[in-house]
Amino acid sequence: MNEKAPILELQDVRFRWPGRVVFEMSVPDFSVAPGETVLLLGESGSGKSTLLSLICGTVLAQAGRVSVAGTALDELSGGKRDRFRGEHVGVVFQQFNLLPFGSVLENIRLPLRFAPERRARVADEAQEAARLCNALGLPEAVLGSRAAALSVGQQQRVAVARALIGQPPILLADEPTSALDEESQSAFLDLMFKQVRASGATLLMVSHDPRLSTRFDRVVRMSDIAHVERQAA
Ligand SMILES: Nc1ncnc2c1ncn2[C@@H]1O[C@H](COP(=O)(O)OP(=O)(O)OP(=O)(O)O)[C@@H](O)[C@H]1O
Repeated sequence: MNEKAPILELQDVRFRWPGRVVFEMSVPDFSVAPGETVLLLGESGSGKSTLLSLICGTVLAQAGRVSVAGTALDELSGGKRDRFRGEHVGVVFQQFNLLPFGSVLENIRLPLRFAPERRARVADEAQEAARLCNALGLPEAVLGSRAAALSVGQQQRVAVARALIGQPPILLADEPTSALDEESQSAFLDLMFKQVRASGATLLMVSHDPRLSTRFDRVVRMSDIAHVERQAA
């Protein structure tokens, strides 16, 4: 960790999913420095995606503090939190969350619609979408295709291009290479890291695959930062 103030910080956080099987997670102290690349490892069900949801502000902790770029998320209203996320965080969801009937170009441009500062960093949206496609190994010709018409591996690349457009300072990625074979996984990570390093973004990536560790500044295991309890409700 360097000396700069953390860009992501969780302190004394407690979060509980309600349901048939209650899942409760506590995170006493976890932070990420600006520009750091961190791999978050953990077995299935250990709460990795839940932790990313807390950092996104799509769910709120019942106790403790989640700060992103110096802002405590619980101090923002729901609408402000959504706009704040749009400006500061690019997210690659595990299920991609693409608009299936939208074109690839529409999908990649989508976050800019709700984030004026991010939009201001892009001179020409179509040109930047094409550049990202190229950089991520997608043929430019797919820009006009419906997202649902693409292969799963291609959709994953579109999801990453959408997260990167407008250079958000934070990139959260939930298993972004799960749909790729080992060879394309490696090439794809090379490209993603190149983009992240070029923009100076902070990357927090979730995986269950320890073989990816060497690429990151720091590797964190869920069991090192979080205590999890599961019980029948
Ligand atoms: N939307 C939800 N509603 C209720 N409970 C949920 C929800 N999402 C996750 N959970 C609970 O949280 C637990 C942890 O899930 P989470 O997806 O965070 O783990 P994970 O480490 O990301 O797993 P995986 O590697 O399989 O994606 C689940 O077992 C489930 O009980």
